[in-house]
Amino acid sequence: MKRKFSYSMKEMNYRLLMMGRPIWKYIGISTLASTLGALSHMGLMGFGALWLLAAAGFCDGAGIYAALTAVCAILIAVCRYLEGVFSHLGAYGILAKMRVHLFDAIDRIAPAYLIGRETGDVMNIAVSDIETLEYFFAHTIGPMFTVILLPTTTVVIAWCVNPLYALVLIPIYLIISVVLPLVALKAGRGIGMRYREQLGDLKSKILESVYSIRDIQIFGAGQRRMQVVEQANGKVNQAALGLTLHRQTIASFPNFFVYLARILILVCAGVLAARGINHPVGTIALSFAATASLSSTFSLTFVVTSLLESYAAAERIFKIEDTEPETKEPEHPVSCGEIETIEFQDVTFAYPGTRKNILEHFNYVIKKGDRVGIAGESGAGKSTILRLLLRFYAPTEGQILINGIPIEQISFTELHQRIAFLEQDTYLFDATIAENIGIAKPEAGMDEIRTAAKRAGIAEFIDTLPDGYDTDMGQMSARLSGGERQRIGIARILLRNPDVCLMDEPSSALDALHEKELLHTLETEYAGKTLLLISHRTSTLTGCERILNAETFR
Ligand SMILES: Nc1ncnc2c1ncn2[C@@H]1O[C@H](COP(=O)(O)OP(=O)(O)OP(=O)(O)O)[C@@H](O)[C@H]1O
Repeated sequence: MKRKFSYSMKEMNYRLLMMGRPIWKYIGISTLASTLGALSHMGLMGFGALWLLAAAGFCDGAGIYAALTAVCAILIAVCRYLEGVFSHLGAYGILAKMRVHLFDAIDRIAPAYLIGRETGDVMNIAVSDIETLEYFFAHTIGPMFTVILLPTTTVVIAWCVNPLYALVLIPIYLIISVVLPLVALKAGRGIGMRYREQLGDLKSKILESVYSIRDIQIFGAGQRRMQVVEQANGKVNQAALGLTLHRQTIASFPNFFVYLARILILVCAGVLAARGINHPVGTIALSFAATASLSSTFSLTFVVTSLLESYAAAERIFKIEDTEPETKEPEHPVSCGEIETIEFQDVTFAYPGTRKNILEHFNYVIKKGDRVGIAGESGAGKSTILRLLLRFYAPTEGQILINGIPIEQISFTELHQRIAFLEQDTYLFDATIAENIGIAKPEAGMDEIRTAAKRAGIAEFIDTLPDGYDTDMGQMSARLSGGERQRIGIARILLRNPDVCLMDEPSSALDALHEKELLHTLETEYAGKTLLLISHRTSTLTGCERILNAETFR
């Protein structure tokens, strides 16, 4: 089946080059060094041959040719060094920018984009695919120029020796430097893409296995998991084999033409000699120079195979960057002020790409201070209500009003300032406990953080740790109980002090005692505030004066 690509090669080249604008000067210097280095390589071979011929008495100027050969040798070393330094300086600089750019893009389209996607694959795009682009910026542009300059120079020299040589070399250069690379790129794009995709899949399977190692061990699923990883591994190997076969095929063709060129030069020399036209010196020098230029041009095939992976990586990155967010920041945001009312007005909603309505003409009003428990069967749409309120998605029909203002007119910043969200499990960053709580309010001082921790009932636990609030969560995170993590989440909310708090199964990881403590904290520390709480447990919903049953969603 013919593979469809989202971007043409022209579009990708243009876009990558435009992205590389800040490093054009580095690319320029490295390209200059690369071209000069390749020319010097040609010069070394050509002048070297002339030096030998002069030393053997076939021509004059042995001293000059020796000096030129030495200059070329020095230039090769200097140019290679400069090319390597500047191309990598530029490439690593632009990769760093691209990482930030991609994170911005993910931030813009998340969380809707991330719901239902394999985190491992997104991580792989953000880390590994971006690294693959290093090849495009560091090793592509220089060889492209070499491919234009070297054949032109060789053809000019050949023409000066005798036009017949030039006429023989031109088609060979066209085949090696234009036709073969283009055919190889076109034929290999699918192979490169398949390899990147399979590699991404394998990496995310490995990552997933590491994350879920506890469940794998508990359920004795190690063997099955190994099979899944092995299967993914097999697919990567198959894709890699395709890439290798493609690389070897396109590497052998130019080889053939390089030898053909050398033979044709000898044939031309023979034909010319038969007609009494002899250029022994020119012919030998040309033969050496042409071999050098052809081998530089020949390296283009390796550039092409590596480019296949770069294009595949770029396509995966561009797709993320070009994904339209489900909801957008309003152009002219309206401030809603403290949240007094939330109103679902005739709301109908189906997830993008699906036909099942999760909500159908749903009407509901929540007032300041209401404590609403959301109950109902699994999959009925309880979490969906919260996602709509957080504007992860927009209603398909109808609208959600906050203080009478359509929710899409309120900026994300204000919305997230006024509505907080606590999920089943609280994610802890690789930072200190203080920083983990302080994420809710970056300007908060230590006193505020301590107070929030105290109100959330986690202060005593923190005080038992040798490093207290400076304890690094990177090492500690897994050792914290579900209840302790949840309390850090609550401390974040209390620190932020939002008007409305949304909680999705906050007690699912807690035992009866800790659930009671959580409810007590909410009652005393979050009194008078609006609360929407999803739970399957009736005990968790006891403090809610209103119960919204998911059966009423449709
Ligand atoms: N991103 C999505 N794309 C498509 N369908 C989705 C998406 N997220 C959820 N769904 C589907 O929407 C329905 C409602 O999901 P939701 O998570 O709101 O249910 P829930 O009542 O909170 O379930 P639970 O109690 O099990 O958490 C389910 O059938 C679910 O499979």
